[in-house]
Amino acid sequence: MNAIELSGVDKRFGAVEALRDLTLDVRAGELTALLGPNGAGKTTAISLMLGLARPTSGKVRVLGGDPQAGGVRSQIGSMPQESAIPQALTVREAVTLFARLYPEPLTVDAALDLADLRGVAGRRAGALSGGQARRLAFALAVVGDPEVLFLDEPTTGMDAASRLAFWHAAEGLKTQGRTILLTTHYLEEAERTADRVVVMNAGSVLADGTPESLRGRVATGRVRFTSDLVLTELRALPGVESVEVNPRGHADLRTREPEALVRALVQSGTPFTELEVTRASLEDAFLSLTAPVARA
Ligand SMILES: Nc1ncnc2c1ncn2[C@@H]1O[C@H](COP(=O)(O)OP(=O)(O)OP(=O)(O)O)[C@@H](O)[C@H]1O
Repeated sequence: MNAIELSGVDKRFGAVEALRDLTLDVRAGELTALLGPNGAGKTTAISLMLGLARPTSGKVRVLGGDPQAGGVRSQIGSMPQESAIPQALTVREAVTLFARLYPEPLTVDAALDLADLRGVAGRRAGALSGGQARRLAFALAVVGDPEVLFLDEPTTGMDAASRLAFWHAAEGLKTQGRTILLTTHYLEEAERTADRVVVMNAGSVLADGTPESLRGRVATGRVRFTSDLVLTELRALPGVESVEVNPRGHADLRTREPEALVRALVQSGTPFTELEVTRASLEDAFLSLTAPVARA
């Protein structure tokens, strides 16, 4: 079942075409990461899903309805990139205020705990550190106990411990069956947490799949070692896509089959040293997917 459906969506701002024929489904109960370079259209797409703006053309459905309808809005929580929290309110007052906007909210203490904010509940929003302010934005997003949660670059400004606590909380919400749509520029976070990754560029979807399947679309491994093998011998190893070799015999090979390559190397009996095998990351896949279009 899909929690969110965008079909054939265009969004123009004057001469700027922020979204072009964007078709995108977000499955219920999954954590989907929406990735893309700056200006790809991620925030614009989310603002349509939140009902904050209307598409120029095309259809946007959230939980089967119009995101601007009250019944749908009460089931949505959002952590925007920049939230306009009244600076004079304390953390507890802000969370209490947001809880009143929802029909069946969590208790204020439960939301403070999820965002690890108990220790600063009495502090004014204006006096929070950058990372604490992000955590307050998270508490405001979850206090309504929403079915669908939008997290726009949630961990920007958080320190390592806050990030860890944040992902623990987000995974807990997913385990409860919530749908989470996330944008991030930290690709290792998406790789670790997302069930599905959607890569956008220039207003449309460029690639869509599990982190594993996207990694599989680029040469999936790098094998480095030092030996007496010459270029033609290195190229003949299994699955080799590119070879760089320096005068001291240190070879750097990209291959789709790193295991088969290492096996063949060992079986050949050629002495080698300094063996190093690394897998392509989601970041490698992302850069390879977005680079040609970004340069166009
Ligand atoms: N209100 C607006 N008026 C004019 N242009 C806009 C407006 N909002 C967004 N745009 C343009 O639409 C395009 C998509 O912007 P958007 O903010 O959705 O990208 P993004 O993928 O979220 O980028 P980032 O990673 O930098 O947050 C950009 O070219 C941006 O300048």
